[in-house]
Amino acid sequence: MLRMHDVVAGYGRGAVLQGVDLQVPSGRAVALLGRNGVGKSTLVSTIAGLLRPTAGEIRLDGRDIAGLRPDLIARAGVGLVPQGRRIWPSMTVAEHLALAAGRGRGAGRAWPAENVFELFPRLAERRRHLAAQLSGGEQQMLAIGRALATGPRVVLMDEPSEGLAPVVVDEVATALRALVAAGLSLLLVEHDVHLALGVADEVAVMVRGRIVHRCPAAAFSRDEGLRERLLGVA
Ligand SMILES: Nc1ncnc2c1ncn2[C@@H]1O[C@H](COP(=O)(O)OP(=O)(O)OP(=O)(O)O)[C@@H](O)[C@H]1O
Repeated sequence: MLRMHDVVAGYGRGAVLQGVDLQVPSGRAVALLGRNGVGKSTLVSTIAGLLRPTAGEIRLDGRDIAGLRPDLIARAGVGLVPQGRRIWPSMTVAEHLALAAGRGRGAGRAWPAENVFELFPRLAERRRHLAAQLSGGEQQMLAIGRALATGPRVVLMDEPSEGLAPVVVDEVATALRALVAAGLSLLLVEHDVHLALGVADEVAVMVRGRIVHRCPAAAFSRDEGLRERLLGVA
């Protein structure tokens, strides 16, 4: 279980996260939704250790990870699929996975390259290709595979559908559902509400740096008025 309590964080003056309470139960997927600029990516960066919280607690299975170095947070079992993928263009697919695995295993299940290739057969065909030669969808699959290779218990994904064709979004969604079914926990930041609701068990909605609403994904799917009020999309 990933549990945040009263977390405050930001950039220099002025906090973006204004006291965030959020839980991602083990083996569940939580979609973090909200309009542009409310602080979703800031929250992901704070959990992953790229930003230091100025107050509050972040615990993974009871262990306080708030403010640790990013590599130690990864080793504690937090995988990150960052916004924009951040893959390394001049490294091959296989090299990405080997490097991530070699950085020290996280506390979760191991994901050898062969398992990543089972999840994403298109990556298997391209294992010797440079990342720069991959399509956007393949790069996203690689970013997910790289996070898995670190052996996470929980994976944070920031906008995995960004810039992808609908058919590729469906492929990614299928893979994410398989990961959750295999016991992984997922925090999914996503503008594509259809994708988010198709993957997540629960929804958390952020408004101006706070979680203002939590509910089962199915309830959020049914409630058009709520989606319109909180996200501006029906
Ligand atoms: N590196 C940064 N330095 C200073 N301010 C930042 C930085 N990154 C984000 N911000 C500000 O923090 C606030 C929250 O941004 P954040 O990217 O977390 O929102 P978001 O909900 O992820 O938005 P989006 O959905 O557009 O990605 C915004 O006002 C943004 O301008």
